[in-house]
Amino acid sequence: MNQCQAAARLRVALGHLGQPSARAGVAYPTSGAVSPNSFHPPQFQYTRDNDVLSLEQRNFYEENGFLVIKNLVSDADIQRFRDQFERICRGEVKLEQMMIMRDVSIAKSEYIPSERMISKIQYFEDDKELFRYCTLPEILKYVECFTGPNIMAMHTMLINKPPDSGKKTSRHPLHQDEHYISFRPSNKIVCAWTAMEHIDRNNGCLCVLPGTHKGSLKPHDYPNWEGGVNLMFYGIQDYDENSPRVHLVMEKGDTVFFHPLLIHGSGWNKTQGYRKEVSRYRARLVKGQRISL
Ligand SMILES: CCCCCCCCCC(=O)SCCNC(=O)CCNC(=O)[C@H](O)C(C)(C)COP(=O)(O)OP(=O)(O)OC[C@H]1O[C@@H](n2cnc3c(N)ncnc32)[C@H](O)[C@@H]1OP(=O)(O)O
Ligand SMILES: Nc1ncnc2c1ncn2[C@@H]1O[C@H](COP(=O)(O)OP(=O)(O)OP(=O)(O)O)[C@@H](O)[C@H]1O
Ligand SMILES: O=C(O)CCC(=O)C(=O)O
Ligand SMILES: [Fe+2]
Ligand SMILES: [Mg+2]
Repeated sequence: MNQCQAAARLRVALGHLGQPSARAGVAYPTSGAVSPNSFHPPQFQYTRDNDVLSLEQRNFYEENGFLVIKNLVSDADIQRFRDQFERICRGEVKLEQMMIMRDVSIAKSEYIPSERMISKIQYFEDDKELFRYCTLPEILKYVECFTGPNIMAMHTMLINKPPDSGKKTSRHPLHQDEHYISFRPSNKIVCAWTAMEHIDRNNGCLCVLPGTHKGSLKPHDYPNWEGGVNLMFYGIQDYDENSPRVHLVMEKGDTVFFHPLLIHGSGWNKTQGYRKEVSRYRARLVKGQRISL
């Protein structure tokens, strides 16, 4: 697949859904006279009413735009995702729709099937083993807290962050996921991101700017990084170095749910290991696949 085809595929996959059809949040009063003094904004804008989240968790997401649930995905399931990833790396599994990405630092080197060559797999909806991630009841249970029922998976990916070559190209610039998608409404979309092993600042953990989900979509462009930037990895331009950042240290199976406007990225992998995470799971549809709860 050449670059243009890959880029076109990304656009098609992200662009085929319709425009907003539903409103998020708790309903405003719709009838009767409402005096300015009796009007209250909805208490919850970013989470739905059900009994899965505690009030504290709900308030945390409303305020910060992300929520970490510890130990959500079992070791056995993660082992299955890992085994399948390895089969894909060995070239034993090939799927038409799946897109494989290499880090820019090795993009021009000879292709030898191995985990060294694959930094990201996108669109694994046709892979039964990997797509199991999107159907795990424990994941769906939480996704529904943000999206409501009638859930659909979008833009699935498995990231295998490579050891950095020294040029810091393994960083993922700070961005908002909404830059990459054309469907809305924002408050009914969530990302689930599950650590497939211990992830901290050494191997390039997720870094978030809490509360930024309350802002709007910012202009994105390539960052001005000396060591190079991966194709199509855009970042926000007005990044304030002093804004408080939170580094999410996660154990295997821990899962973070975050809002598509939350500014986030990931640091460089200073270790020699390949840092793995499986993610994506948004409430929406990919190629007609609908997940029932
Ligand atoms: C509910 C849903 C919400 C969804 C939210 C989405 C959030 C998304 C968050 C993100 O992940 S942000 C990042 C999004 N961007 C991507 O995921 C990039 C995806 N990758 C690709 O599209 C392809 O891997 C890419 C176009 C970069 C290359 O694919 P190809 O199969 O064409 O690669 P190939 O090996 O044939 O190389 C073609 C050319 O590209 C170059 N290349 C390959 N990988 C590269 C790379 N990583 N960086 C720079 N150049 C690269 C390669 O050297 C070569 O250059 P030349 O034409 O000069 O020979
Ligand atoms: N100079 C920079 N400009 C813009 N974004 C940056 C810059 N440095 C890091 N980032 C981004 O900020 C986020 C957090 O980076 P973080 O500081 O954790 O890692 P790092 O700079 O890669 O490594 P280190 O732990 O050595 O600081 C990541 O998304 C990273 O891509
Ligand atoms: O894990 C990373 O490196 C960043 C992933 C990311 O930006 C995302 O999942 O939206
Ligand atoms: Fe992202
Ligand atoms: Mg830094």
